Amino acid sequence: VPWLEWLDLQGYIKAMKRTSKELEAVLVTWIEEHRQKKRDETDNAEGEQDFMDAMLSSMEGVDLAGLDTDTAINATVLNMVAGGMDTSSFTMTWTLALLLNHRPVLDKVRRELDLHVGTARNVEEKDVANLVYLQAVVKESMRLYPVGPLSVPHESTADCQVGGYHIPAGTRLLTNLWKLHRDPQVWCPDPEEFRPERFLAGGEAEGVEVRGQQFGFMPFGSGRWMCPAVNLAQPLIQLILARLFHEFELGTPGGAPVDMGEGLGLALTKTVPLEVLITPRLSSHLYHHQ
Ligand code: HEM
Repeated sequence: VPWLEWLDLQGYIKAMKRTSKELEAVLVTWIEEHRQKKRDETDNAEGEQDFMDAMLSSMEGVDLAGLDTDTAINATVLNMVAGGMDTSSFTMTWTLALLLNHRPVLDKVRRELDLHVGTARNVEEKDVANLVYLQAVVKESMRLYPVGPLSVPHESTADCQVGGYHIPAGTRLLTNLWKLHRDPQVWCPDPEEFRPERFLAGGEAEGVEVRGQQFGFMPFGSGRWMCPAVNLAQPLIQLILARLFHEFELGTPGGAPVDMGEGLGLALTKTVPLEVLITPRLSSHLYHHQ
């Protein structure tokens, strides 16, 4: 009941304000810690630089037309954390869940890892380019479980026709990525099936990339407003998963299949949390990462 909104009967507005205050407190602490570190480092050698350090340096002396610099830095950092955390972790969770339910695919991922990396060292960033099967697995997982199933709202800038409908300029549009990714006209013959091979040479989706060039597959959106972090997220997720599959045997409690129920919301969550049993599969000295 919109005109009763101000009463906040369900307490949502109050909860949002509380969360916002808590977040701000964390961000203010971060920025202070980084400033302090910078002051300490002036005499010593420069330590490792992170995103906030880069923001602080690039904002130095910049005039933001009256906007407070700290507010701008905090908002940008918050945007990165909010945009990057659930998206990446949910994608990895869905991929892991899929592989636990598709053991032959997991075995094939392992064989590729053992072939290109062996078992005497850890996977490194440079290895990922050789892991074409794993790359296909991650794509196939993002096809079936795009973490932003409805992308984010966009507004049409001009009148247009979509699927026979007239869309006037200024219409708010949601693109149903989840449905596009399972469209039987595009993903023929088995749109619902988890089959990474379709992205490999000779498969029907050979050469289909995540950059939104083919409108049947756009887990990161498409066009100039697509996810700005696609170049970071894709290789990072591949590397983390490669390490996980390479270094650990994976199982589920009692060997039960993973429940693949999907929650409703802006981000595609699992309705039942994923429980995984892990045991090391390499020799013990390979687990002392820096
Ligand atoms: C699997 C990982 C990820 C997926 C699937 C994903 C997907 C998306 C999608 C679908 C959008 C909306 C694009 C549109 O407007 O059409 C988006 C926007 C965005 N993403 Fe990602 N993302 C991922 C990881 C990340 C990471 C790691 C970061 C940051 C480090 C990030 C930062 C952002 C930001 C800031 C926006 C909003 C851009 C704007 O101002 O319009 N994303 N992402």
